[in-house]
Amino acid sequence: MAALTRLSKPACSAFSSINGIRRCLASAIALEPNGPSYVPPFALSSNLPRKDPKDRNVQWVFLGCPGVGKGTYASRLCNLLGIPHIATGDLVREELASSGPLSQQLSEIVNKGKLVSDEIIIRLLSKRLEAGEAKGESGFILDGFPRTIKQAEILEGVTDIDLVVNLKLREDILLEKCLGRRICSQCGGNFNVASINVKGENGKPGMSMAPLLPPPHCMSKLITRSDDTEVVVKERLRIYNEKSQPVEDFYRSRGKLLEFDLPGGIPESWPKLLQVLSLDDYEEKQSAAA
Ligand SMILES: Nc1ncnc2c1ncn2[C@@H]1O[C@H](COP(=O)(O)OP(=O)(O)O)[C@@H](O)[C@H]1O
Repeated sequence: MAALTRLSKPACSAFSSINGIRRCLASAIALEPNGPSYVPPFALSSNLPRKDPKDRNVQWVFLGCPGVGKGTYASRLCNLLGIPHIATGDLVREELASSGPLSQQLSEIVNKGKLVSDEIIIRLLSKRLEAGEAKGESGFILDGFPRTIKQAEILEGVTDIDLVVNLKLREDILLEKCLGRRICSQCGGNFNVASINVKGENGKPGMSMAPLLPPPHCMSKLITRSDDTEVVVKERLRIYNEKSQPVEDFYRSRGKLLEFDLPGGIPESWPKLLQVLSLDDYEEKQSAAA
């Protein structure tokens, strides 16, 4: 078994660039001799300076339970800020669809609602960062990573994450939202057919969310993710509470966590999120410049 090694920050003081992060992530994995060829061996002695956050694009993380809308809000923010949205769930699904060597192993894990090993997920992320670097990408929002304390420690060792946004919703709504998720098999668009209408309870307010319906030409091409069944979603929620909730505490104790209780669907939540991120002005300026 490949073992993960903890990187020390001074050893990786190079991590202002995507390339630096990618190389250090790669080197965080002690590879077996026959490990995947795309993870290069890397000398940790690189000495590029760490960039001040104001001189580079943002490096943010989105946390939250399955179904909370991490992908939706992270991808909207990435469009607004002109940075890549890197979702490890998408990387896993791409690998699954590729019928490559990992595909069978991944499908068994994902379809049971379990987490892929830290080694595999870091290899996939490292490969994605390498491809982004070749295209000149800088900054990112990571969605679905880190999901374990080990992943968080490795990421913290190789780069400065500026902000971690923790999206929150009631668990009964999360289940409904996951079961309502649909993807257009042709254009890849994400939709949701669930119409949420829950009453307030125990002092918590009720909540309504309109479905996010596809345009008519996507309607007949909708598919459901194989891991969005009730049994698997419940297992994913259980695993989130066990393995990923400690990641919230990890960032909370470092003063990086921004808690965001979604007040409703996209029309209510998006403006509020921009406001708490002090980006409401930014969106107006962007639209005016367009
Ligand atoms: N950081 C990660 N660590 C381990 N497994 C991951 C990670 N990111 C994604 N996965 C795997 O991919 C699946 C789908 O991820 P994602 O699309 O983020 O789902 P979710 O809707 O549960 O947030 C997860 O259930 C898990 O098996």
